[in-house]
Amino acid sequence: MSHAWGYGPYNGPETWEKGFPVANGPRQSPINIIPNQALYERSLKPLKLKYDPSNSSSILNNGHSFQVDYVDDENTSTLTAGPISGIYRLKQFHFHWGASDDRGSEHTVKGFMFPCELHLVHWNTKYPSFGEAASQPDGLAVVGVFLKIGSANPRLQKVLDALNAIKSKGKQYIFENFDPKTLLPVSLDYWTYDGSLTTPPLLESVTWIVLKEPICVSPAQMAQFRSLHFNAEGEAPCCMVDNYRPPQPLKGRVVRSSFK
Ligand SMILES: NS(=O)(=O)c1c(F)c(F)c(S(=O)(=O)CCO)c(N[C@H](c2ccccc2)[C@@H](O)c2ccccc2)c1F
Ligand SMILES: [Zn+2]
Repeated sequence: MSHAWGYGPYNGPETWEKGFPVANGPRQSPINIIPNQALYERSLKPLKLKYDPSNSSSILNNGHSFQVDYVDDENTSTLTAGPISGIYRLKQFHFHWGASDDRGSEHTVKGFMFPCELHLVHWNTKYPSFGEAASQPDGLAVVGVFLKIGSANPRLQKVLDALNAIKSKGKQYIFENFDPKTLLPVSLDYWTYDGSLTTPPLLESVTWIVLKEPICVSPAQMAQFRSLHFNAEGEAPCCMVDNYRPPQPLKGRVVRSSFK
């Protein structure tokens, strides 16, 4: 069976279990975060994010989202401390968003859905490669940042201005000297839990680190996300929207918080 998974009525999240049985596994993502049920842990360290803008290489429409890829041959763009041990390297970041401002994020907070969510994907350098790490229970660490509707975000605009060049699936464009740190909120307070990729192959290899403080995005900027297409050039145009998986069962997992 071709793994042409997607977010439509015939290939969306409810169908993924056919090709990827782990979809019903014990540590699936995303989840609904209930702040007053999270366990504050004094031992959780502050996140240490050290990014080198010269590691950014390109921006790609992969038919599910768009991603900004980073050169990850050295420990120059890394995530350390926080809930993890060792050094994790930044591989790429991407977003999830809705067709309207009332939906789009993957994680929810007390059932509230944000219009967009940023994911920065890092892999554990104790493994020889990203691909190897992706299949290990402690292989990946993804930092999630919520976007809420507000004033236009000038730091986000540099990413959005590149979208005109990658409208269709498979289109890629040079995207250099971008510092993802500029997309982070002031506070790095976070919730953390053991989860999975939120797209096939849904591997249960992700330590999720979801920041409490959202960043801003304007309605006009949200429209720029929605100008992308799921389809390749020449195919019937299909706006890239609602590319999010809904929250999955907690199955006994505990969400910990780095803040009171
Ligand atoms: N929300 S999430 O963080 O789980 C997630 C996504 F939701 C997501 F849409 C992507 S994606 O690459 O944009 C399209 C699907 O591959 C990736 N991309 C993965 C990837 C990350 C880095 C480098 C290549 C690919 C994902 O495609 C992946 C991870 C591990 C093994 C195979 C594929 C991803 F990790
Ligand atoms: Zn994601």
